[in-house]
Amino acid sequence: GDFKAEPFKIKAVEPIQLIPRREREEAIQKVGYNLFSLNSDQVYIDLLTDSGTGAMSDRQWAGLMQGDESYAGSDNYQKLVAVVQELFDYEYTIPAHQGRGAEQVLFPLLAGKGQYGISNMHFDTTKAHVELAGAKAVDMFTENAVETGKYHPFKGNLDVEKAEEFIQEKGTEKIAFIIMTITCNSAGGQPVSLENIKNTKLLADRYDIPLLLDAARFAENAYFIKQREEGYQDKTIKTIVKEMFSYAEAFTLSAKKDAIANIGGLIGIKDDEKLYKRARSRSVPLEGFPTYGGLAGRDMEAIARGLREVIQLEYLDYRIGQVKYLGDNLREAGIPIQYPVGGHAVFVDAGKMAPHIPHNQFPGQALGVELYKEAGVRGVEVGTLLLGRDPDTGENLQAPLELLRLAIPRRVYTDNHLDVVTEGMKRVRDKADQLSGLKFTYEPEVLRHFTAKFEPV
Ligand SMILES: Cc1ncc(COP(=O)(O)O)c(/C=N/[C@@H](Cc2ccccc2)C(=O)O)c1O
Repeated sequence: GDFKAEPFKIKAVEPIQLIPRREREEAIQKVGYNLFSLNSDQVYIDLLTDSGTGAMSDRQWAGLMQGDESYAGSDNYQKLVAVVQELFDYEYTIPAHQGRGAEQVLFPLLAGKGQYGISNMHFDTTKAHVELAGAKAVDMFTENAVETGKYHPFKGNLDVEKAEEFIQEKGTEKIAFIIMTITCNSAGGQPVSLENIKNTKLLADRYDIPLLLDAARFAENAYFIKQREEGYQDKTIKTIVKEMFSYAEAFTLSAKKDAIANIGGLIGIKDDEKLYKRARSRSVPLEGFPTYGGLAGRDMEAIARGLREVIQLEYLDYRIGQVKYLGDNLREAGIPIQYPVGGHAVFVDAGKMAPHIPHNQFPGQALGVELYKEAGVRGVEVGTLLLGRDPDTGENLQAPLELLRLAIPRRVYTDNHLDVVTEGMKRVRDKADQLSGLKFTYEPEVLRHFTAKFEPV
């Protein structure tokens, strides 16, 4: 339409507050400079994650009252199966408690010791589950992903040539699967084009390798295809989504993102009944039972309804328009970001903003701590800290980009809140060259960024 206002009006609100600067400085120091360790009431504007933090609609809330808590065969489960069939044209659905729940059930059925998982970019928890299955996660992003200041419509693409060389080098029996992360979180929530998905499918078929989707932000990916890919401008989001999923044979999906639910995950299997039965039986010890997957019936209802809401064009126009609003304002202020912005967050190029901080002193984390001190805004590092260590050598892996992610929860904040973020980032920029890096005082063994402790270098 010709107006830009939110496609909703607000019915319930939750008070937020900005605690005094002194208290913010004490709080972050007390928790060892790990933003995850702050209490929510110490945070003014929380951009830690878009995962599970969205606002549900009144229809989703109404659905909670129709939770069928039958242990087996819940009506909400049937609704979930029906939505997956309708939107993705996948026969089988197994719910899980969240994305990681889906990964822990599916991946060990496809990947094993000494094998490789290939992806455009595995996000942290997906990489962890490929490794827990005994395999090695290998990222095959394109050069466009690392040139943050340079425009490219599909920075999330997989480098098909690079992947083919790798497959030939290792031999196809060593490749467990190719998993396409849509959108590509670690590259900056960047989309993958349908052409790239098709070419990846051709590669997978040539070597008889399963192609999976990590579909956490599938609707945002579809939106960018509609906006930017030749021949898709006049297609509906629903049509684009169906085509995207048609090239894969299974997906894992965190419902905490593009199902706009507070918890939940899904395994979708297109038509491989044998794989479905194996995953279904594995879900019993790991996720409880195949018709509830670690969730209450009411949660499955919220997910079923959210999946329908997220593909509405008015919603996506607003949602991605808001991310672009923040990105444009930061760029105008001369703050380097991954450009163009992704679908769920603005990723500040911390490596560019604080070039004096080496990658292993975590510039993204240093900027994130400063932004919290300046404005009570909580972001998250997506760089060397998040990437972790090489499972074989134990060496710190250097990330291709050192980013500070400012993730925008769905339907939660207004542009006024984002203006505070821009102002806070300007103050951080003005003192960026005085910032020091951080070093561990405590480093956990796996997914270290969630619970690590630091001190300034
Ligand atoms: C592409 C993709 N695939 C799978 C999952 C796992 O899904 P789940 O197990 O979390 O449901 C995720 C989770 N992404 C969260 C994780 C996170 C990171 C930092 C702070 C808080 C949370 C995020 O990006 O924010 C994902 O992005």
